[in-house]
Amino acid sequence: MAIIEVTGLRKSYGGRTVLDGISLGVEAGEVFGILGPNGAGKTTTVECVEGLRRPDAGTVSVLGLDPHRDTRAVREAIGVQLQQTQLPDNLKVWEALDLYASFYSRPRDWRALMEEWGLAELRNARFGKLSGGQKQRLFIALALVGNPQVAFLDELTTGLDPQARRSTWELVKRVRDSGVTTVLVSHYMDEVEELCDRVAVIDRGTVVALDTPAGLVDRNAGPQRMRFTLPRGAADPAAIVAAVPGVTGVTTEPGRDGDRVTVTGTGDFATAVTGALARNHVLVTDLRIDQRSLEDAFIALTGRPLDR
Ligand SMILES: Nc1ncnc2c1ncn2[C@@H]1O[C@H](COP(=O)(O)OP(=O)(O)OP(=O)(O)O)[C@@H](O)[C@H]1O
Repeated sequence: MAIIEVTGLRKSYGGRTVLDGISLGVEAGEVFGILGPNGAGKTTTVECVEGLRRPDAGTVSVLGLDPHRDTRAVREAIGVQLQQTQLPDNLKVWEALDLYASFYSRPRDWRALMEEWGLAELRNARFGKLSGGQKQRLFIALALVGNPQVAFLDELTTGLDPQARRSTWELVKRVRDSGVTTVLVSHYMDEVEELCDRVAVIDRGTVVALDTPAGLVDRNAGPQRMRFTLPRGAADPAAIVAAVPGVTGVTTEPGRDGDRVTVTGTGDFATAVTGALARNHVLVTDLRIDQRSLEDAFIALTGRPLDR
């Protein structure tokens, strides 16, 4: 069931188009990623869904509600991660939870939430004294304190060190496992690959692809490749390799230590090629399978790397 439906969202600022017809749907229970470079329109999209910005055109439905008409009901049903600057440094952890719980009509017991998210020993710590990872833990707890059906997490791990990023990923998995649908805005490929069930790739205000991370790689990152070297004097196995199901191309060119063979294909062709070579007693060296990544898919979709 789609929990969020966005159709033809448009938004301009001062004549500059920022959202150019965004459409996407988020299914109940999934972690839905919104991936794109800085300025692509990710936050604007999410804030239109949250009811914080009004689109110039298009429709948004959250649990069947219109975030602008049914503002109160939508606010009750969603949890939004705050940005760093939105909490005063001298606020204590328990005070923040107590305050945010008071915004909702059916909040969760924030004391239980504090235990659950490992914040109990920090209850009297002031926000400004928390580490980056602890702040993110508090932000996630605050996003959940209203007992939402959907949580929005925007650039959750930006600025965290690698270890804190990984611990934060575990927290996102816990949110998902608790049954809360999660919309995760990110410009990190590895994060999206690790956490998201499906991803909308946004570039210059449009959705250029929407798929599972594996599907994005499969359909956009170009053919899979395996390469190996034949010992000098060995017969060319091109005919054997070309007959393997899934193989789409075989090229052979001379290399320093013998002929270099490159095989392209789809699915599990590499295992089948290895098996066919072994059955035909063809010995090869230097066998490599090129891993295609979400980065390759992103470049193919947008014409440039994510960090440019
Ligand atoms: N209130 C505003 N007034 C004018 N321009 C805006 C406003 N809000 C956003 N923009 C512009 O719209 C574009 C998209 O911004 P948005 O924050 O949605 O991008 P983003 O993909 O979330 O990027 P980032 O990762 O940098 O947050 C940017 O060029 C931004 O400068």
